[in-house]
Amino acid sequence: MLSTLKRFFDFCTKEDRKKFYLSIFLGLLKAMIAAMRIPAIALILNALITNKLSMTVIWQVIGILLLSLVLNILVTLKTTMLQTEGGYHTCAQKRIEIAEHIRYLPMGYFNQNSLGQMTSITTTTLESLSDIATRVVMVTMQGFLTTFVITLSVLIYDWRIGLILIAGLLVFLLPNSLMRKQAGVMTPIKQKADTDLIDVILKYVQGIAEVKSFNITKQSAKTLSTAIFAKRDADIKMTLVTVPWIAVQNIITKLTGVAMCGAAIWFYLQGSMDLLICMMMVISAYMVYESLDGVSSFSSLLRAVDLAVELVEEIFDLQPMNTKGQDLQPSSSHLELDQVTFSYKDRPIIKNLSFTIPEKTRTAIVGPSGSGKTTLCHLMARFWDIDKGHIRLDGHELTEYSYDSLIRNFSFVFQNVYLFEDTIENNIKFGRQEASHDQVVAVAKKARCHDFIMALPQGYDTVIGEAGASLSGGEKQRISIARAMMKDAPIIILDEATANIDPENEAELMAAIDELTQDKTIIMIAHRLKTVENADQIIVLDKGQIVQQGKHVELAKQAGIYRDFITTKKEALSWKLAARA
Ligand SMILES: Nc1ncnc2c1ncn2[C@@H]1O[C@H](COP(=O)(O)OP(=O)(O)OP(=O)(O)O)[C@@H](O)[C@H]1O
Repeated sequence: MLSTLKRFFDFCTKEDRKKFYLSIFLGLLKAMIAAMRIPAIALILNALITNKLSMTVIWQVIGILLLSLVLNILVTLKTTMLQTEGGYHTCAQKRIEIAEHIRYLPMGYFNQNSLGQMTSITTTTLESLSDIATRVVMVTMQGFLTTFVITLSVLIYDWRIGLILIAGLLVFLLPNSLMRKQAGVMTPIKQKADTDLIDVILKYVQGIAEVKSFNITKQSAKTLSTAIFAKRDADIKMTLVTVPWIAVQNIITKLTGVAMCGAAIWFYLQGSMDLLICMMMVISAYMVYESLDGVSSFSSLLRAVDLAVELVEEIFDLQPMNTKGQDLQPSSSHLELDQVTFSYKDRPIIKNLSFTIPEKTRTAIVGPSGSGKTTLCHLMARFWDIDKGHIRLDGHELTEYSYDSLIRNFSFVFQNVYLFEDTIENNIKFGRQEASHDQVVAVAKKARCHDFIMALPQGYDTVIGEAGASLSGGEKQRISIARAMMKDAPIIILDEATANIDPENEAELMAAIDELTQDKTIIMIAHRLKTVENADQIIVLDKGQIVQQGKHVELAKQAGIYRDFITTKKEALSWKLAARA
């Protein structure tokens, strides 16, 4: 138990730890205040028995009980406030730290499983830590503190009853550790069930369009209901595992109380104990099991606190990419790849690849699906660290840059645009937080967004529906172009849209891209014939290697992947034209 408490306090921020320590101190005070009731009750009982009940005694007792009540209320209020503030503040802080920490993790962490896990930890786990854990830790601590104070006073008044109480406490702790062990086995199963359920729900909601269109509702519902029932079973088992032990502990506390009362009465009858002390022992016996009952029902949850802290710490243990670089300001956006090799786990994707991208030129990357085009673009902005070789920006290795100073140089326009559930203005300003409204409007005009934004009910203040659902694909793309323009980075990495967009949208999109890419270094995964024809260099990838490299005119003459690519594009273009005619 002590290790759990220590772990929890180490986990809290320094400022909150102070709050918890203060609340423990106040807990000790509260236990002493509670113990004030023992002499007060004994005083009045003694007066009754000895027939010496007077108004003075009554007022003395009322005074002690009132003082104990008022102090108890005040101390409880203060401790509750300290614990609540400490709990919620720690969790808010941890959420911010997690958000910051994951920025520096390699992209490999962000697969589907990590989404469920991350959501579960930042929501449910931290929520339970801020709320339940704080209470569990504090109630358990309070229970033990009160028991400690009572045991100490019992020992002072009569060591024999004190020893009975200590023996009872030792027996009480035995099932406590067994219960925590069994709960400890169930806790990871319950945590996994929580994470799985969140994961399945996220996938279900994210993929609802596919679920509907492929009519696989029942199949998805089956996965969902399996996760729901697994969580139900884990919750029930978790509770059932602790119930018998809590009952055993309740019996032990009650038996200890009975033994204390029996022994006190026996000593009194034998003449080795005063009636007053005997009555105080009886009252103490009652107070001990009152305070221990709280401990037994809450201490089974201590393992959950332990595991919750462990889960959050696991995120912080994830090794960020080497971020020891310096804040460098490159004077040119010249990129150089030198014998770059990269694998996803053990699967080689990019093999010994070298080429340069001079500043303010257009490089088109083409190649069959799965040849490594996206991976290559990600490597250039250090989304992943390479296994071998060098990537240099303005002559410096990417690893020489601090992550922030490196990423300042890149803007991305991906095919799958992610817009935040926020106003259109804020989505565009995501590229430069301090931009003014006029600057937002200016880039929106250049990115051909202004007209459709103004047609929306709240214009720039329109909140985009979840995952940008209220905008068309072309509109979302153009917002992402405006966002990239706002950032105004010297290197643009662009994954050209392959989707069949209508001619009007296509023209708007191309105009927006032309505005974005003026005077920049462009690296694009090209799908359109016109784009590759205009590129300064074309890199043709196949199975992670460069198989052709050069300008359109040279490559078009050679047999190979590039010529096949342009033939396919020309055919597609002629079908499109025929369809329009
Ligand atoms: N995060 C990842 N983890 C493991 N393997 C991955 C990951 N991302 C991509 N891959 C694999 O790496 C290979 C190259 O993928 P990549 O997306 O770079 O190819 P691409 O040429 O851009 O494909 P496409 O044209 O279809 O988008 C593929 O086989 C893909 O399955």
